[in-house]
Amino acid sequence: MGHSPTKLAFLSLVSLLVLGLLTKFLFISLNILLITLSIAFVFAIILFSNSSNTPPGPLPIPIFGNWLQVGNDLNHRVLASLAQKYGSVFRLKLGYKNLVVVSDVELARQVLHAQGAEFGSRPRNVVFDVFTSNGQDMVFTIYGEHWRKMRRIMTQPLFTNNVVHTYSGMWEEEMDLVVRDLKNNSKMRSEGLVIRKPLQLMMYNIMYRMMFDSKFESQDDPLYIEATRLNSERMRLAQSSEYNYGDFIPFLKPFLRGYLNKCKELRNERLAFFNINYVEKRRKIMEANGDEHKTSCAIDHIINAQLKGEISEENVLYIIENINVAAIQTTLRSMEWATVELVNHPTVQQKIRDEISTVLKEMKVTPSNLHELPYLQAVVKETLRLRIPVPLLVPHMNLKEAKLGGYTIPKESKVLVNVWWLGNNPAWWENPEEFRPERFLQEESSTEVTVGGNVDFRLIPFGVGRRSCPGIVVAMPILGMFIAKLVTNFEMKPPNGMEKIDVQEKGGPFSLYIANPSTVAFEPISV
Ligand code: HEM
Repeated sequence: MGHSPTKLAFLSLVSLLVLGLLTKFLFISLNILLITLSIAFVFAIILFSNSSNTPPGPLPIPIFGNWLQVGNDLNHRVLASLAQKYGSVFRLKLGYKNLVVVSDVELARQVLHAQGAEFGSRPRNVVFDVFTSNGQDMVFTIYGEHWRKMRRIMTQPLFTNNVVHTYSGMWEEEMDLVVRDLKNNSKMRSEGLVIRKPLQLMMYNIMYRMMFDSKFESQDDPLYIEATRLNSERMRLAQSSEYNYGDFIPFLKPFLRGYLNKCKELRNERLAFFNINYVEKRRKIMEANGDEHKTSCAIDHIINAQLKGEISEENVLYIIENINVAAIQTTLRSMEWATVELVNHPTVQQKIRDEISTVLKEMKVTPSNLHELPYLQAVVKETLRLRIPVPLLVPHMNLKEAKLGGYTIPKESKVLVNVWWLGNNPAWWENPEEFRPERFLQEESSTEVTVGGNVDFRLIPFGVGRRSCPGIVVAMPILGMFIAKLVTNFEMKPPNGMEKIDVQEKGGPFSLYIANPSTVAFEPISV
């Protein structure tokens, strides 16, 4: 079928006209779209930027904030270098969330002490909501009545000098078992062993004996294997950056369903493990003894508080969960760092030995004579300064809008205090990268590690004030006794063929630990 030239010309003209109109329409629509997007973008930037006098920081983009710029690994060193660029208080937007980072002594004093109540809450996220059943615990609950009650109930059985007095003999027993095992194995003298393993069992036993009057027989004890598996899986799931997208960008949260279900299953399994193996057993013992029952471990006190109606059964389990998270790994990491620094500094080992033998003669180191050993204490402080186990503290949060350093801190901001930088900033410390305990007998002789009173905010490994670590009461003497025990029994060395132990660190959101588990050789000292 053919078309006449007139018809063809007419059709072409119509097509051209339609095409022209369509292009124009598309062009106008595209322009409108571009203009709308630009306006939205400018508005978003104005909205996200410093219109309300929030602390300085990189310019955020809509939806993602600064997340794509700064990435997931916001460890203490990354945050210290951002502080050098943006100042001692700066803000990052992570999706819709505000993160405020504090890196100077005066501002740390404001957050932790002067405005301790305003900044005394904890932020949670989608995963921590699951692991704490929305704040049924103490460590991650907001600042308020529930927190106060939980902290009061935990204090008497766990965080007093009386506790130290009651349990220091048991701590020593557990330390002696490690010494005995190290001495009995001649391989330790040359090949050495991965020190984390026996120390972890020792710390578990110290804490489980304090909590439940119960201990694990060995690293092969099935209950020990299960406890460590559940705790490390909890740590892995909670501290992973895998779930950031659903936490920072609310409309992506539905995609986290699988991850959150895994967390729920683990939480239930873990709480059931504590309940069946420990709490129920203690309840039975308490019931059997009736009025004659002598409270012999922390959980008895806590069950009593529950029986009086002060807290729920669920709260009891969360107290146990908190101690598992807060007490064991922190102290263990400090022990491991201390051991490694001592191996790499044999003269420090010798100085501790000399001090102990001069001051105490034949007597043993105990919590009550530690104050007579300033050099040993300096070693503990130097370990906690250079190798601070919780370099950003546990995150703080302001429930309401607050002021800090002249800036407005939006309500419910996550506030991190970079205590690693406070203890390692070359402007405030002489050669901070050196492990030199002597600094605490020389230029830093008045600096103590404390959580209240006359605090030097450059050295606050346990935080300060309301949310500071109540475990300092037990952690400090345990560390002192542990170091004394090792150096008085062994000369600690790198394994054969090595000059020094690798001190490369790995920093996560909650912890700073030694990247490659250290192998240490132990040469017994003949007395
Ligand atoms: C070297 C060992 C330890 C270090 C470095 C350490 C450090 C810390 C830090 C930095 C905080 C948060 C402070 C803040 O956010 O301002 C904290 C909180 C806490 N620590 Fe420790 N800790 C250690 C050992 C322990 C031990 C042995 C226990 C228990 C026996 C314990 C129980 C707690 C609890 C329950 C909290 C939460 C306090 C609250 O939120 O009110 N810690 N710890």
